[in-house]
Amino acid sequence: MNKSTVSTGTAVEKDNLFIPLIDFSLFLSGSPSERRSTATSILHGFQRAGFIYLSNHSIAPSTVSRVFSSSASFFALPQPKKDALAWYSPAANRGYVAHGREKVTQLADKGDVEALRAAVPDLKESMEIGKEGEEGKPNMWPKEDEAFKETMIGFFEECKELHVNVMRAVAVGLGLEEDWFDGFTDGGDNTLRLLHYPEVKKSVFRREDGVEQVRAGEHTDYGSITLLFQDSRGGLQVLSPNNTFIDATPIPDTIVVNAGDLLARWSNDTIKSTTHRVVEPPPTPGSENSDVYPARYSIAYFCNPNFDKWIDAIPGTWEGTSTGKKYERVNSGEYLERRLAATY
Ligand SMILES: O=C(O)CCC(=O)C(=O)O
Ligand SMILES: [Fe+2]
Repeated sequence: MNKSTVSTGTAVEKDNLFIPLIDFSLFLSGSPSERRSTATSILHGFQRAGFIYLSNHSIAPSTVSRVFSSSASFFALPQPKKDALAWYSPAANRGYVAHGREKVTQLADKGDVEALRAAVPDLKESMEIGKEGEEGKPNMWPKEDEAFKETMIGFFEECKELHVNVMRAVAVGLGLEEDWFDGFTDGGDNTLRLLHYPEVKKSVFRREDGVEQVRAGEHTDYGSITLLFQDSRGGLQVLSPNNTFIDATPIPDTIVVNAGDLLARWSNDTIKSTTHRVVEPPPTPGSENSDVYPARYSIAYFCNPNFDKWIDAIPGTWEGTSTGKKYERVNSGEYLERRLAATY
C-alpha cells in the first residue's frame, strides 16, 4: 500500500467494529460541505466505535519522529536517573512511572487493583507530562536536557491545538456552534504520556497459571479524547461489539483518536468510550524464530475538559430521550483526580 494515497476509508473492520480513517485536512481547510461531512464522519466514528484514525492532521511527521526519538533516549537513561523523576501524586499526575506501578483497570476499589497488579503486571514504563508552569505541580524534567523539555512542551502545545480542532468537529457534527467546546478545551489541562514497552521474552506471554499476560491491561481512558501515536510494532487492540479484541493496526502518519469516559458521560452516552488494551504484537514474517518480542514505543496525549469546568449533558444529546439526563453534572478536575487516585 502506498501510504500517501490512502487518506480516507476504513482503518479497521472486523466483528462489527468499524473504525474509520478520516482525512482531517478536509475539516481544517476544506470547503464548507467537506468540513460538514468530515465532522459528521468524526462524530459517527466516536458514536459507533469510540475510535477513529486521523490522516493529514496538523502535526508534522518530522515532529512526531523527533518526539519518539526523544522518548527513546529518555527511557534509555540509567534506572536511578528515571527513578529520581518519579510520579508523585494523582493531583499532579506528572513524572516517571516504573513497570508495574499503574494497573489500568475499571476496578475503582483499591484492594482489587493491588490484587490485579500482583497477578499480571503491565509490561511497560511511562513518563507523564502535564501543562507546564502549574503552581505546585512541577513537571519532572530530566536534569541538563533542555532539548527534551523544549521538544515535549512544543509537542504538548500542538496536541492541545488538535484537541481544540477535533472537538470543533464534534460540535459541528452535533449541529452546535463550532466553538461550543472552545471554552472547555482552551485551558490545556491535558497529559502527555510517553510509553515504552520493553523488549520481552515470548515465554512471558505463555503463563502456566492460565492468566492472560498483556503489555497494558484492558481499560477505557478517562477524559474527553486521547490522541494516540503508535510506532509500527502493533499490539493495540480495541474491544468490538461482539466482545472480541481486534487489532488496531498501525497506519503510518495517522493518529488513533479515541473518546474517553468523560466525553461519553458528557454526551449522555451517545459517544462511546471503548475498552482497549496492548498485547504482544501480531507475528510478522521472519520473526517466528526469535524468542523475544521487540520493544514498542507509543505516545498518548490525554485531553481533558478544563479542570475548573462543570460537565453536564451536551445540548441535543438528552432532550426528549426516554432516559433524559443519565448523569449528574461533575467537575472535570475532581472527576479525573478521582479516577487517577483509584488507578495508581
Ligand atoms: O500504547 C498504546 O498503544 C495504548 C496506551 C493506552 O491505551 C493508554 O496509555 O491509555
Ligand atoms: Fe488507553
